[in-house]
Amino acid sequence: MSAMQPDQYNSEHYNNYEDPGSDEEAVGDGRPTIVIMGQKRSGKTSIRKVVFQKMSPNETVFCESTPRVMNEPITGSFINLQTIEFPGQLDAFDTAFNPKEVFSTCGALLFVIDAQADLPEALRKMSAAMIRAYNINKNIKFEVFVHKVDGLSEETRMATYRRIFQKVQDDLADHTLDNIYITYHMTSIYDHSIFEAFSKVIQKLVRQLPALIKLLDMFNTACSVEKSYLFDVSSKIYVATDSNPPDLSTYELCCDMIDITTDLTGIYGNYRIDTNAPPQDGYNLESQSVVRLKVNQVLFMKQVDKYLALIGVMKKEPFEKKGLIDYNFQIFKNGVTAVFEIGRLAITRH
Ligand SMILES: Nc1nc2c(ncn2[C@@H]2O[C@H](COP(=O)(O)OP(=O)(O)OP(=O)(O)O)[C@@H](O)[C@H]2O)c(=O)[nH]1
Repeated sequence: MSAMQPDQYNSEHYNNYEDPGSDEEAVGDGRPTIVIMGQKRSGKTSIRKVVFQKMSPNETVFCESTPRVMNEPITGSFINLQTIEFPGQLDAFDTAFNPKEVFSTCGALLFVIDAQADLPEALRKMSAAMIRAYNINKNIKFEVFVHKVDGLSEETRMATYRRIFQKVQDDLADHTLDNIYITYHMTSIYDHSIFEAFSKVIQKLVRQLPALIKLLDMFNTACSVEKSYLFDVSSKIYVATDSNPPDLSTYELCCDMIDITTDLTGIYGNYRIDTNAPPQDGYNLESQSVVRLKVNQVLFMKQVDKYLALIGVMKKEPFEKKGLIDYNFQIFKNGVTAVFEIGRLAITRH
């Protein structure tokens, strides 16, 4: 373990990075946009509600079919973007919806495919939509959620994925567009996969990602941390993780820790971290939680700002050097603040 140099995190190193809100992909009110498309009942509304509105997955069975285009900014969260959901029965390229404007300002096009339903019609529409969107804006990130995989065996999941991948590649090749890069995610609202997939979609829209990864790597090295994540606490989306290989079980542990902390805070604390209320007795911006695992590991969570928290996993022995960890964390926090220019928040709470 070692101490980091404060000037390692000088904002001058990172001033090439812009806030996502001032991204050139930003629209209207300045937020990057994710357009969500897919067949009727494929799960679009459920995904939005589970990830951004804390709806329990079981409650989504009562979601009514969406009758119109839903344009929703994400609030009470670090993530400053909006989602536009096109219900399955509507054609997003109908001139009435001004597709040129929608797709020229779209950061990511997210297509939800119900892996438990009939695929051919859904795939035909998806390829057609991707081609049309690409012709409007070549910078769109194309993301496919192969959704509702909870009901499928591992073998069926892989077979479904291969079928989807092959069909889309063939369709794109027919239009000599096989250079379009598409990312596929296996998702379900009944486990953490939906949060992980959404995290990866959002990370592609965060310009500061390389700087954040570097900050996390430096913090890990200085404190002997094995894996660390920068989480948007209210949505459980991780804005960045270090450059070590991703590990789903660690990510799930982190999500559980957020659930426990926010639940306890909601019940016993005066301060809810997803509101604009000033910090009070129960929970504040200096709050932290620590879980000592059965194995020789410690899981810790430290608040970076009103919305962001650092969660890390490390061995028990180096965790005893609290002074050094606190020192390095403060420098890390300053670095993140510099990257996002959120210093004002930190000042007002003193
Ligand atoms: N098994 C399973 N069911 C899901 C999942 N996600 C959504 N559902 C169910 O799928 C059904 C349809 O979900 P919606 O979110 O309403 O679908 P939608 O795509 O918004 O539908 P439209 O508004 O008609 O376009 C609901 O009963 C959900 O509970 C999932 O991951 N697994």
